[in-house]
Amino acid sequence: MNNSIKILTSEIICKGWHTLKKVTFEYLQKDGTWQTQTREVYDRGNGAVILLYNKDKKTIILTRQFRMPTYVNGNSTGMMVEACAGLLDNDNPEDCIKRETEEETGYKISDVKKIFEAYMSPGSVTEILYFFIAEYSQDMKVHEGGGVAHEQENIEVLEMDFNYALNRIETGEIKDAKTILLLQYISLHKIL
Ligand SMILES: Nc1nc2c(ncn2[C@@H]2O[C@H](COP(=O)(O)OP(=O)(O)O[C@H]3O[C@H](CO)[C@@H](O)[C@H](O)[C@@H]3O)[C@@H](O)[C@H]2O)c(=O)[nH]1
Ligand SMILES: [Mg+2]
Repeated sequence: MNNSIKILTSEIICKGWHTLKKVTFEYLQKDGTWQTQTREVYDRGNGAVILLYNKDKKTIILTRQFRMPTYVNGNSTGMMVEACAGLLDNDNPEDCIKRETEEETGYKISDVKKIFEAYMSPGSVTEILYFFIAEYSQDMKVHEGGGVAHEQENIEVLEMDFNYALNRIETGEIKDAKTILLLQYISLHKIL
């Protein structure tokens, strides 16, 4: 609750796959006067993301998939290397990330560790993202992964040397914020 904010109206301006709203509100300024402002707010739900790592091999599991919003903004192939992630739908973050891990990577995991949560684009997108890490091993592989066919996900699963992946941030080949945060967390905490 913020007593300096009074929401006046919240109007849906586009209801497509997700919802774009226009929120009009009053904002109490330092001089005591109220100023009316309007902000567009894109609500696509919340999400969860995970970095799978293997201590013996010093490897991690990433995915590669086409992301249209990047294609229309300078990513010439539209392909993105990302940690496995998904939208919560009606699940809690932990159940969501276990389900997404199995769907997208083919690994069935039971122990995950939540490390933090973050708003990914707070000026325009409501989404909060829950971050997890988990160890993986070959015996947890139950299928090839790739995502759900009817959702047209076409996800490629990559097993990558951790130091190689860290270096891909510097070269610009890994450009996804959630993935960069996770790789840096593993490095900072000397997990691999
Ligand atoms: N038809 C259609 N499908 C869509 C649309 N927008 C998204 N989808 C599809 O809906 C599915 C959602 O898959 P998830 O695995 O649940 O989500 P995600 O897209 O991987 O989300 C993750 O990455 C996002 C981008 O970094 C994150 O924003 C999100 O929190 C999460 O981490 C994907 O197949 C995606 O292509 C749309 O406008 N139309
Ligand atoms: Mg996904």
